[in-house]
Amino acid sequence: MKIELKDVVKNFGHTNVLKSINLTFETGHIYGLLGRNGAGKSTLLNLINNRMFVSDGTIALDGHPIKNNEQALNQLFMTSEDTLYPGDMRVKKMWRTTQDFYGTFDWSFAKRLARNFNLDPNFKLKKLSTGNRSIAKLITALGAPTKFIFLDEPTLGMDATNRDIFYQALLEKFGSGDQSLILSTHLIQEVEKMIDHIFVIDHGQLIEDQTVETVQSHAFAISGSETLIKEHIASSKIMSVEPFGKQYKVYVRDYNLADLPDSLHAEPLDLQAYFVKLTNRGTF
Ligand SMILES: Nc1ncnc2c1ncn2[C@@H]1O[C@H](COP(=O)(O)OP(=O)(O)OP(=O)(O)O)[C@@H](O)[C@H]1O
Repeated sequence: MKIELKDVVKNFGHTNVLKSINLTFETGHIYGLLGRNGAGKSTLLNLINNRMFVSDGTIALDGHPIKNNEQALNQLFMTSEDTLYPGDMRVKKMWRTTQDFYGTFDWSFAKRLARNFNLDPNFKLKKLSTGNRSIAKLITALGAPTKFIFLDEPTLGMDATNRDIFYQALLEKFGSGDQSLILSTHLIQEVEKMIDHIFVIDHGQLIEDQTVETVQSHAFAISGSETLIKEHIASSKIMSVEPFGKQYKVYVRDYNLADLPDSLHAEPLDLQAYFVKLTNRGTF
């Protein structure tokens, strides 16, 4: 099963927020949707989940447009900071409502997770702390039977221990099988080992669509003299430049390490460093 976005544009009045986005989500993956504040990530997720409508372009599940398509929407579950549930609703009622809407719900997984998080499902949402409300919504999402689960900044207010429990639960749920998780987060270091593919949105444009493995094996900090760097590193591969003592350090992407001359030194970049350099370009 796959979700395909073709030339998706979103404008709010005269402001263009998403510019011709083309991407595909397939089942069986954990995707990271990354981007700086205001880049357009939530807007993209809201469009896919029928919470907003595109200004142009199409979003389809296995070729069938998603807009107001109940069958397609039954395969998508999204949770975000916006609470669509009333404050008076108890956590277990939220699970029951999910079951009523989607047909089934993984009660045993949800109950086990609630115990791990020390969350009482009898509590009303409005009585929960910010972190525990995030946890309640997450458990609801992870219990949903849909093929695609979208989590927009899911760890809001959650402490480090609870985030750890959450990441373990994600691995258990999505480590195998044919569900897909689309995780929009700023905590890149924490999810780096979990996600297998990244999409990076920058100022409303998709600027990266790669497996994490490909990104990591082709992103480096290369240091050496300005002359040697200019001679050996194509400017199209350079994301950012920093003076480094009397030398220069350039951050490169899509670089084949076999092309590196002995006179230059390369260190691999982790995903967060890569993201920061990619979205905060320097000049050379
Ligand atoms: N309903 C709306 N009306 C007008 N502008 C909006 C609306 N929703 C979002 N925007 C604008 O669209 C842009 C993208 O916002 P969006 O929330 O999608 O970014 P984001 O990548 O999720 O950011 P963050 O990481 O800070 O949550 C922002 O400039 C925002 O102000």
